[in-house]
Amino acid sequence: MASLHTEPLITLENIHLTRHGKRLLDDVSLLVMPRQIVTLIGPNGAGKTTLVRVVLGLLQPDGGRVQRAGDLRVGYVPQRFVVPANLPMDVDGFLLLSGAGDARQRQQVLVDNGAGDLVRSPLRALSGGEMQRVLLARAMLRQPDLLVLDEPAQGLDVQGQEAFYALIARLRDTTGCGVLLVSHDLHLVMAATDEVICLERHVCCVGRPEDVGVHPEYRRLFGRDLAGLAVYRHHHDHHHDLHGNIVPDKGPEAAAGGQRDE
Ligand SMILES: Nc1ncnc2c1ncn2[C@@H]1O[C@H](COP(=O)(O)OP(=O)(O)OP(=O)(O)O)[C@@H](O)[C@H]1O
Repeated sequence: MASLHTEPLITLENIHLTRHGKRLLDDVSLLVMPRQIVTLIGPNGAGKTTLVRVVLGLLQPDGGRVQRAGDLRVGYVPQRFVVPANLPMDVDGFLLLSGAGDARQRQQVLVDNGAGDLVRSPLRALSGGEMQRVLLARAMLRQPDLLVLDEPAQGLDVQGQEAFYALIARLRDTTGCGVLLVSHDLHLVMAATDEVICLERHVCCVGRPEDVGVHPEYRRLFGRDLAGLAVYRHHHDHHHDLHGNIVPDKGPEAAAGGQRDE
């Protein structure tokens, strides 16, 4: 069933989060609309999973505002799912555990996710790529308005990752859900992504993938750039020194607390 929402599915404004004296999120804002694919990208320890946990309502921020659309249904695909060694369960039993859908719906959602032939496969026997499709099917069984995926294609080979991201885009097209995706690799998600947010505890840059891919902050964090246009949006009141430290800008816009486009 297609999502009926037209308003933002989730809005995060100026989120601050500190744990054990460590600032994990610093003034982070994001918004996901229906049918929009937003990709969070950033180096290890940048706070991507922390932000996802705020989106899922598992972590309460210390400051800022979280607003969810009414009756928002969220589907979640984790980085990976470790199957207990002696779990005598097939894929259909695993989907049954999620508590949604009858047998016909469970079969259909597997077909929709390119895993139609796995319904009777033992969970233990699945390859990494098959397991991720089953996890995606489990999330889609909830008919989510918002699909949240935390590095869902980690461990897949390049072709497997491309196919997986294409599948996510197809699910977005057919169901109208919004998607929040965590990824390490902008190259692979590029074709499927509407907006990229580059995170390093704070938002370093935000925009379309071809713009973020040539942004100096992206290149600093990832050491490379994407071929494409050199037009980017950079909502910053600071820059980073050669060691990556944050240095406040001293221009009139920064002094006035404004944002600037570079
Ligand atoms: N409860 C906590 N208390 C203190 N530090 C924490 C806590 N939870 C996470 N961290 C730290 O916050 C930082 C961000 O972690 P997070 O898992 O959000 O990063 P990430 O961007 O998802 O990284 P990765 O790409 O490696 O998965 C890490 O340095 C982590 O050790």
